[in-house]
Amino acid sequence: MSSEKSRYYEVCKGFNGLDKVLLRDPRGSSAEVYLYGGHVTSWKNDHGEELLFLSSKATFKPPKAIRGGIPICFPQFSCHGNLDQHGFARNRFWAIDDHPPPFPTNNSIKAFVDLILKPSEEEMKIWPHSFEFRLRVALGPGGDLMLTSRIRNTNTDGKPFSFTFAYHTYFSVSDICEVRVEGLETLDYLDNLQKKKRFTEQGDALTFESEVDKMYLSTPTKIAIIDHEKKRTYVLRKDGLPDAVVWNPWDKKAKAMTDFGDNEYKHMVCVEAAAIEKPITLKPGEEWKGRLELSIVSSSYCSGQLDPRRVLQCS
Ligand SMILES: O=P(O)(O)OC[C@H]1O[C@@H](O)[C@H](O)[C@@H](O)[C@@H]1O
Repeated sequence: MSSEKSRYYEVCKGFNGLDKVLLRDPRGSSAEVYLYGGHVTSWKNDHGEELLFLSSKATFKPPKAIRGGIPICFPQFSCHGNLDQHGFARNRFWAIDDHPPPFPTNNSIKAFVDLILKPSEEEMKIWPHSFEFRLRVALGPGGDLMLTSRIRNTNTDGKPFSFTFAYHTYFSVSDICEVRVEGLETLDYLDNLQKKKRFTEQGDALTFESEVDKMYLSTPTKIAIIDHEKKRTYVLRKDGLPDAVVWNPWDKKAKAMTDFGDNEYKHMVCVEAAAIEKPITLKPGEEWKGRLELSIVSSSYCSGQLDPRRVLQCS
């Protein structure tokens, strides 16, 4: 690694001796990525405030996925297939990719890491396809967190493969009852709590007063999560990821999860940029790209006074 690069990037030991990469942007923001799962576990702004939720009970013990941060769901989202829930990428060891294929250059991005996952014989038994999954995690100007996945079919038997995918992002919020999600209103969704029945979202914006597990279809490229109490708005921008899952387990499911605190559901919301309804199919040699960009805008909005267009139009 060049000394220039090492100013922004360091590999060190995390929980249970697992390797993690620390990214530091010269302007003060930072992120942590575990090689286990290719899993972003921390994203901090330039004031050192944590923006992602990570459970205090997360185990960091393979083969269990880390509870919180940004698990990668691949090659299967949830139980839409024969694999274990959310596929295997989130509980495999990824490697640092020192020579990734060219990436569009952006000179203002200093802190980034490239990871790669290739199937071992073990994965080939459960999902008989050869692939290269490259993940770039980068901190942009202004502290934005950017994840780019490039998945290539490297099958030599001429066979295509199909997959579903999600960046299962856990956002840290002050109080779930004070949170609104904007950008999904009036859209169709499949409700996981009602056997994936299709509904159309009503109302202005999504608020939370009980368990939510919905998969919104054909969503816009921009979604906002407004935390009134913190006066903070997360803006998600996505590309190649038409669907969006919104999940909060609420009290009963929280208690049933061994790696999640009983009351932690109050302080998180998952809004997951995804490709689920129409699986992605790649022929040998083809590559798919899915990109997520997370940024923060501070908002001085009070409940009831919010003009969603102002949030969604801010750049
Ligand atoms: O406990 P897991 O496997 O991490 O999944 C958590 C949740 O992930 C969400 O994406 C799903 O929509 C939920 O149905 C699921 O409960």
